[in-house]
Amino acid sequence: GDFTKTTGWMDWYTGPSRPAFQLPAGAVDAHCHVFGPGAEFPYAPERKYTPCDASKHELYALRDHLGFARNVVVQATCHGADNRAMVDALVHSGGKARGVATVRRSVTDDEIQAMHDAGVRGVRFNFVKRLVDFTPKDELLEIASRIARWGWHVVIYFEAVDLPELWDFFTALPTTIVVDHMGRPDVSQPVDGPEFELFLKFMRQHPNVWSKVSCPERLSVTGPKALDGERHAYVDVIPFARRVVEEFPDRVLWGTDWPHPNLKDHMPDDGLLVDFIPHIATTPELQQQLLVDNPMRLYWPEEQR
Ligand SMILES: O=C(O)/C=C(\C=C(/O)C(=O)O)C(=O)O
Repeated sequence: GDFTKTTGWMDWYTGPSRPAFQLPAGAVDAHCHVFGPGAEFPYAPERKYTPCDASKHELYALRDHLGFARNVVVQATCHGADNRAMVDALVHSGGKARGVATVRRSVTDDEIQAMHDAGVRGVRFNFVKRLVDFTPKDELLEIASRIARWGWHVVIYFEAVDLPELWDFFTALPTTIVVDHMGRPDVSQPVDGPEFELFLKFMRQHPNVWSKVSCPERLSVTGPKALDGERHAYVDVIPFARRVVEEFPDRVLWGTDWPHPNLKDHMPDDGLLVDFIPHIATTPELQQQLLVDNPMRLYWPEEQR
């Protein structure tokens, strides 16, 4: 719409296709966002981008259209530490959504408890410089120690080049850690090259570290290249995501990342993103772990069979 003219970002894809891949029963979209609506939930003054509105109603309609049963709604930087839009989405999900919040050291125990009661189960620490300003590590460690009392985990979003300098901080975190989008590897490098080897070492040496194998559209250099005639195959991302799924099958999650903020050159069809899953989780057992067992164990442990 005319929105893209104002900020240069693209609106999310209207009219996504229905996936050819049949999601397993109870599948969880473990990384998605709600944005505003800005009139009801204003965007944070300190934000580094202004997204188009993307409501809980549209998120849950997409969930049903794609065949997911549940969502994990992740606080995005455009809302800063104002978690109201995300919490509103949880309380209107009928128990089918959990959340990950952004908090500052000033957050009170009552505020954490209220978010827990709404379905929040983690906090997010963002280190991507184009998205956030620097937060002192002592503040983040203090937050991580506090939220551990509620059994929450820490979601981290960083770029692969920054992993060496963040290594000591990450390995000191006292909680389960979930890495967004495999730590954004440079997929033009060899999958067995030093950069990705460091990320795999991070997961190998620290069994509390999980990873989302999502966002091929953000990582791909080749773009949505056709693979056997399929669009959105992002062939250069497949070796990286497969490696993580096959080496750590019980510590991986997947998400659409709808509504896909900050994409400039193409907007993925969410139905085709779902069809990418069998390329990275190549057996029904791996798909069950990635899409159902792992997210249920982390976000709905009380419902574990
Ligand atoms: O949605 C994502 O996970 C990726 C991005 C944005 C955010 O996570 C955010 O603003 O919180 C990005 O790479 O721009």
